[in-house]
Amino acid sequence: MSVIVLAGTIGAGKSSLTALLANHLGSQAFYESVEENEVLPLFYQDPEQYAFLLQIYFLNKRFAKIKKAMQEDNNVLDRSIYEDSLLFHLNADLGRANDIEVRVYDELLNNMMEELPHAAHKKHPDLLVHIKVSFTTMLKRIQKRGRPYEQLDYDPTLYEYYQELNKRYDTWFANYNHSPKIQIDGDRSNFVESPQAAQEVLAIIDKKLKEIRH
Ligand SMILES: Nc1ncnc2c1ncn2[C@@H]1O[C@H](COP(=O)(O)OP(=O)(O)OP(=O)(O)O)[C@@H](O)[C@H]1O
Ligand SMILES: Nc1nc(=O)c2ncn([C@H]3C[C@H](O)[C@@H](CO)O3)c2[nH]1
Repeated sequence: MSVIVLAGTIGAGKSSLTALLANHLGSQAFYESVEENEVLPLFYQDPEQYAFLLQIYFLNKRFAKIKKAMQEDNNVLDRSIYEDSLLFHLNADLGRANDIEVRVYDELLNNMMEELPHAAHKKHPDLLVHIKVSFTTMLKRIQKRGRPYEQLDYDPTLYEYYQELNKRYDTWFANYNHSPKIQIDGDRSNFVESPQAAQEVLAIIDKKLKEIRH
């Protein structure tokens, strides 16, 4: 019985692999709050105004899902809480959050993380699966999925935002040490359209889970 968390940049394939993996393991999938997220479109319209509010929104939703997923102890989570901080600090570095907002957010996140062992059975997931994609693939997938406010023709400055985010993910994954981790090549493996690729990815994850349990 394990809690597995999917990580990766925007459009990397986290939701797709979450569904596949939860189905394979017979466990429950916990998706990121996107469709019902009333702040997300506002953020893309006016990031300076809404970066902080969006972050609080995600933190609140994510924490509620983690508590539930970790209590049940056999679940798959679409995106980790550790990536929220990466996204927020990128926005702060772009001048979309001031120093006070950064301090309040960092302290709130730390405070909430300290509560996890009480609120749930464990503090960290059993395995983090990072889907690594190149910047070119990231752009293609964002276009393929087609959320209007994420498109480059909606806001051309998103090009630099996505490029920097994709770059920061490499360092983030290299430094991640809260649990065992594994990387999937999302450029080469089309686990969405190819059943064979899906089986291969699932076999890699199964093997890693076996390793962890022994
Ligand atoms: N390995 C893949 N091969 C081909 N297409 C893929 C692959 N992974 C995802 N896709 C497609 O790319 C798009 C984005 O995938 P998905 O929604 O799973 O990404 P995500 O990481 O959950 O994104 P976000 O963080 O923005 O919610 C979808 O249209 C999906 O079908
Ligand atoms: N700014 C910001 N901070 C977050 O913690 C965060 N988490 C997700 N997202 C955005 C990325 C996709 O558009 C969409 C779906 O992942 O939501 C975030 N944006």
